[in-house]
Amino acid sequence: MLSVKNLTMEFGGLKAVDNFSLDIGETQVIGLIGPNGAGKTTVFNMLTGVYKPTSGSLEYNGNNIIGMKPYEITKNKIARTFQNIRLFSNLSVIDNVKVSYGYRVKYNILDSIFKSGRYMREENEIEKKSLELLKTFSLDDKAYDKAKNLSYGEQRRLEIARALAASPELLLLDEPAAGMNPQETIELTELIRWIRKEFKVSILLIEHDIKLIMGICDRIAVLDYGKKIAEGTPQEIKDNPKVIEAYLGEPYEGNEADA
Ligand SMILES: Nc1ncnc2c1ncn2[C@@H]1O[C@H](COP(=O)(O)OP(=O)(O)OP(=O)(O)O)[C@@H](O)[C@H]1O
Repeated sequence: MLSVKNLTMEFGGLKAVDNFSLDIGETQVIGLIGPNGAGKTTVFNMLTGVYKPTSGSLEYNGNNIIGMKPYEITKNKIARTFQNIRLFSNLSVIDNVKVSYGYRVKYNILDSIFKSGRYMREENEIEKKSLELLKTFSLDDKAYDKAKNLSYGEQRRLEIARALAASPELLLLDEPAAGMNPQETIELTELIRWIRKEFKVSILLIEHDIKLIMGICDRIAVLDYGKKIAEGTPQEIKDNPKVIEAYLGEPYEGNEADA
């Protein structure tokens, strides 16, 4: 589905990402981990058209996506969330989701100005679908509250719901557990498992919460100073001496099953 080859991003003299390669297949959950500043978010920014790579190739379902604008990438069914939540905080919860469905509407500007039958039908349909989606994220009772009035955990859930409204095949989650308490993190872990099953998406996940990553990923890629230093199953990663040295600090003793 996604094939990343020798991706490099230079800022001035700094190689933020250096010859990074990764393949993601259908409905896989892949973790991207590494110390602060290792280049993880820069990888996301290249995958989503925010940055144009200095070199390397990026193919999605066999098509080159380098040079595409972020909205074109979203139309190509890659959606993301951000490390720092980026909701429209003064819009209602449901409007945040409806904006994302907007990528797929068929009515044109005249339909919307004159509120044609087609416009009204599509609007009603989007409202219905948005409410259904919010229900699955237990946010339907807050649909008409302003997004900024949600709790932190709820805002993170809303960001994921909004990304899913764009109907992605590949979902990129940038530190979804950041700032969550342990209970919220457990619920998030379940939510990600459920999303994969229910929406049949592949997920690329940046996360510092090692327990979450180990418990949920099929494979994990480890970045250090922009270079991929390891890739493998959670078990392989936790036993890899390079990873232990660069990132984990000490061997991870947790049990995958209890994440
Ligand atoms: N737009 C930019 N201009 C210059 N340098 C940048 C830019 N974006 C990122 N960098 C640098 O690239 C390196 C990788 O940053 P990046 O944010 O991708 O790391 P990260 O692994 O996501 O870190 P964190 O875990 O802290 O979010 C850092 O040294 C960062 O300062």
